[in-house]
Amino acid sequence: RLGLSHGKDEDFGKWYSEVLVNSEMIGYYDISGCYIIRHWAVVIWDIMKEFFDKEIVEMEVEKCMFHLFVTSAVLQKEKTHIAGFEPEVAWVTKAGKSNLDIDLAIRPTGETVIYPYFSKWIRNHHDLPMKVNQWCNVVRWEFSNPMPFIRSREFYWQEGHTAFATKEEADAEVLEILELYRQIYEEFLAVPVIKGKKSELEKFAGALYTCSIEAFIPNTGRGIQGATSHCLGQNFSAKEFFDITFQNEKEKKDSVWQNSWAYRTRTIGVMVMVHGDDKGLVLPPKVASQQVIVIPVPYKDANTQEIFDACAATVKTLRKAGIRANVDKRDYHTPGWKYSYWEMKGVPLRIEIGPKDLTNNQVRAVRRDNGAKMDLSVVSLVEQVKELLDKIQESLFDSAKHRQDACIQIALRQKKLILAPWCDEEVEKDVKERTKGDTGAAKTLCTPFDQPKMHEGTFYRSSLTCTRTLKVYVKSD
Ligand SMILES: O=C1CCCN[C@@H]1CCCn1cnc2cc(F)c(Cl)cc2c1=O
Ligand SMILES: [Mg+2]
Repeated sequence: RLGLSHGKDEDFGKWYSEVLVNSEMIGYYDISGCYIIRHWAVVIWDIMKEFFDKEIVEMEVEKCMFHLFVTSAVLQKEKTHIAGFEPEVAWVTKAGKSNLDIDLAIRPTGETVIYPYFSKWIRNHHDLPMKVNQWCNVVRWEFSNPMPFIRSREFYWQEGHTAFATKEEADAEVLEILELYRQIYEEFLAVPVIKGKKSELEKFAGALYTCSIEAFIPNTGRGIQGATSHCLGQNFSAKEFFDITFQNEKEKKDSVWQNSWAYRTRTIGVMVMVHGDDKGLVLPPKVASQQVIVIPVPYKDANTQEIFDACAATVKTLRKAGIRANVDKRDYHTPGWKYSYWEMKGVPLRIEIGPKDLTNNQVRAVRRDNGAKMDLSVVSLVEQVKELLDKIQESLFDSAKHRQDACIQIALRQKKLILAPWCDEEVEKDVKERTKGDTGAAKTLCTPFDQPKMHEGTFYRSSLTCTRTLKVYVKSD
């Protein structure tokens, strides 16, 4: 049976997992938090990887494949930075029936695996900058509720680790990589993102500062971290940590300045959540494994062979022009069934060819994003299809941007009375501090006696716990 049993706005969680299964992107496994990533999603990952890998190769980032395991001793080396992460570390303690003489952690991230070698390989400034990247899987045994792509116990990512002689070089690279992440989201996945710098509390503890791109999921009204680019400063290269030093030009010994940056398969989940609808997946053409699906629509026995030939010729022409096209000639499904099937798979453009189309030397095109139908002349088919695919890519981004902007409340200086969850004095002071100035500061007035019901699942995405009371802020101009 095709079709979803949950609407996107009716039960988002169930809708999401059903779309992933019905569009054949994910297979469920019998280990909680572990998923099978299937062809339809791997192709998306590969298209993004091809772009990103080419860009970092041009930045002279070298490739590497470090080992999966790390000893407890080495893991403990950065115990200050990984404080709080211990519960997530998965361990190998046995091989066959016998215990290992030392337990081995499965890498949750690459720092402790890679940096001992940075320390060995970097001797003087000729060895700098040293930049490596690996495409790999990592394991973090998270306990919060797992969700395919968004939060899984094993995930795939790229992790870049770089070392420079100066802070300036590191600072520059942090932003260069952040721009690539923006392109991944906005130009490939058609998902708008906000670039920014994390607060001291939200950043990675081991970083000097963390920059990130944040996406927005309209259905949950929550932000989600899309990718991170950290400047580690000299936190990891310091003597008491990994002791990564180099002899600079003045023969003085100095610690290197490091960055680390990553994006992961979570990107795919964000794209599904933002663009999907009640018919299933909606793929942005740039990352669609199939951009066009051609469906033969024979009518009774009217020139069926001619129709199949026309479909084959259409696919050939489109492929020759670099468009990823296919024909669904399965004779054990009706055209109507095929329409729903490929809509569920999220193919951006469907082309139908029936007897009438043959006579008029045209094809019927249907857009997946808005359902618009139009007849395209066979003569200039490639140009029209290319134009349509670009228009679909653009309108997916625009509609997501519009939804996101509509949810951003610039709450201050709008002569507004703001009812916000209460954090604590520190935040209260901070808000007052940051909004003081000519057009008046926002200050808390009171905790209203009649408390509005905090709707289910609302919680403050802040690092500070919030009490239930609300304070009313007022604009004072
Ligand atoms: O985000 C990135 C970019 C790519 C390389 N890594 C950094 C920081 C990763 C933070 N982080 C994140 N999660 C972790 C989980 C763990 F179990 C342990 Cl031991 C450590 C960490 C941890 O350091
Ligand atoms: Mg985590």
